[in-house]
Amino acid sequence: MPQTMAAVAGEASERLHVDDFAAATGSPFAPFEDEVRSWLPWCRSLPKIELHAHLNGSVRSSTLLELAIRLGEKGLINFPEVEAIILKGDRSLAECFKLFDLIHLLTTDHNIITRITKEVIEDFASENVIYLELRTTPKLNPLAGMTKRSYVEAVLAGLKAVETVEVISNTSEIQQNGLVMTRPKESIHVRLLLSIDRRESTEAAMETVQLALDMQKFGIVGIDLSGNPRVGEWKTFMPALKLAREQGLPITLHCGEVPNTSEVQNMLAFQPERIGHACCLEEPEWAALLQSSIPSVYTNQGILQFYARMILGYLQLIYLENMH
Ligand SMILES: CNc1ncnc2c1ncn2[C@@H]1O[C@H](COP(=O)(O)O)[C@@H](O)[C@H]1O
Repeated sequence: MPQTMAAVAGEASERLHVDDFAAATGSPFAPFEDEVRSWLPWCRSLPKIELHAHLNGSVRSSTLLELAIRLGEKGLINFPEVEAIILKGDRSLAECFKLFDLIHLLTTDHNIITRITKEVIEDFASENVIYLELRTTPKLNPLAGMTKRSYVEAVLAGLKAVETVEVISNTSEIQQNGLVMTRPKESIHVRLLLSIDRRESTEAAMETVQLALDMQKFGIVGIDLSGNPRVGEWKTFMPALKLAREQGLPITLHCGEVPNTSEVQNMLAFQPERIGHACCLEEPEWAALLQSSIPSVYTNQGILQFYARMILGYLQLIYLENMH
């Protein structure tokens, strides 16, 4: 029996989803390249909702290469080695986290954070994403005079710097009108979440939640727990997540990205507003998830995210049309 794309996607659960399937040559998706390529114009034209984008995980390769060339010229990195890592198409989960560390070396100052934010939003808008939840981990970099707060301010400056579309990011709009989805043409709704990295201590996680609370008025709408799923323990982040919950900040958790039954159980019991990934859940945890009201965003199994985005995009379109 021929392998279906869904089966291939399942087998590829330890691999990062690639936006451009053409780039997946050599991956399990390669046999379907022509089929997928033929769908792309249609997929691009659909209005879409992106609920799971990481800022530094969405940087243009061309920007990364440009930044790497600069560091290479200063003798701070070996450019050919870094270039090969950036351009590699199909990555294991471990390789993804090595890449993130590398990206973080390249995106260290305020201007670069502002630039990548602007570019990421413009890129999503160019693919007709009309609602984007963008998350990022506030970072300290004393060498660049960067505090967690100034990092977030640089991200907010990126929202203002967007040129190709109108960015709608005022949270009061949601509070006043419920789920407001009216939008001028050529615009994108952007909501920002602050991420706690699983490498962080309880104190650092608390600091991120406090920052999110302080910056709610500037458009921060929630807290995300992400980072290498093989690092860190649930109990480390609990105090910060509880604080966020007590203060009414919505929470999304990366959950079950690798097998870890006790953590998945703890996360589901916490009843976050959303979970992401959920690709390594045992039957009882699946049953618990399905019985709960927690919406899930599947991202490790790229194909599921692909379908989910399309379906949501359709619903969104119908909703928009009915509003007018
Ligand atoms: C592959 N699946 C994933 N699982 C878990 N965490 C992920 C992730 N993809 C990205 N991140 C998290 O997002 C950071 C990069 O964006 P920011 O620096 O925050 O903007 C990564 O360092 C990691 O902590």
